[in-house]
Amino acid sequence: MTVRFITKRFIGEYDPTLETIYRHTGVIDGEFVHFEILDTAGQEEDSLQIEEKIKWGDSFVIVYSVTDRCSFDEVMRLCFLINHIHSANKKGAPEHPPIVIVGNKKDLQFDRMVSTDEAEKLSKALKHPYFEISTRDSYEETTKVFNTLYCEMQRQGCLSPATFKKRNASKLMEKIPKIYANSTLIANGRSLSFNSFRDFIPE
Ligand SMILES: Nc1nc2c(ncn2[C@@H]2O[C@H](COP(=O)(O)OP(=O)(O)OP(=O)(O)O)[C@@H](O)[C@H]2O)c(=O)[nH]1
Repeated sequence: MTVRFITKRFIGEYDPTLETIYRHTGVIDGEFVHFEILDTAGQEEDSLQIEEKIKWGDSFVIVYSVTDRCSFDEVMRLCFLINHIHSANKKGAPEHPPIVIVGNKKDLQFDRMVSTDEAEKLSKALKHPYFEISTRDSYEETTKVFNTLYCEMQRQGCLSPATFKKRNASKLMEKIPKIYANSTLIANGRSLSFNSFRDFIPE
C-alpha cells in the first residue's frame, strides 16, 4: 500500500519481511507535504520493539485484509496500544494520535471474511475514519487514505511546530533502511524505479 502510494504502481511480488522507512513528498491541496512512512513487517520480536516503533510515529494507518479475520482482530488491540503509548508520552499534542483504519483487498470478494458493516461498526466505536480499498485496483483509494491522515493531523493541530517532537535516534530505528522516493540522488544509491521487490533488497 505504501509503495502504491508513492510510486503509483502496484507491485505484487515482494519480500513480506521487508521493513522500510519511505521518505516521499506529495502534493495535497496545492501544498507540498513531506511524508516519512514506516512500513512495518509485523515481525517485532518483543513488545519493546513494537513500543519503540509506535513512539516513533505521529499518526497511524492500521491495515487489515478483508480476507483475513485474524488481521481484523488485531485492529482493536493496535488502536489501544497506540493510544496508550502516546497518551503516556506526549505533552502539548492531542491525547490520541490520528489513526485511519483500512480494510485492504476488497477486490477479493469471494475470499472475504470481514464484512463492511462489521468494520464500519468497529471504526465508529473507536472513532477513527475507515476506508475499504483495493491497493491492487486503485491508486486513488490509497492516496485518499494518506490524504485523510494528513487532514486529521491538521485538524488535531499535530502539524504546529509546538507539537514537533525530537526523535530519539534509537538503534532499532536506525537499523531500518530508508528510501528517498522522490529524489534522483538517493543516499544508498537506489531509486524506486524497480519492477519487483526482488530488485530492491535492503542492506
Ligand atoms: N488481490 C489483492 N492483493 C493484494 C492487495 N494488496 C496487497 N496484495 C497482495 O497481498 C500481499 C501482501 O501485501 P502487502 O501490501 O505487502 O501487505 P502487508 O501488510 O505487508 O502483508 P503481510 O506481508 O501479509 O503482512 C502481496 O502478495 C500483495 O501482492 C490488493 O488490494 N488486492
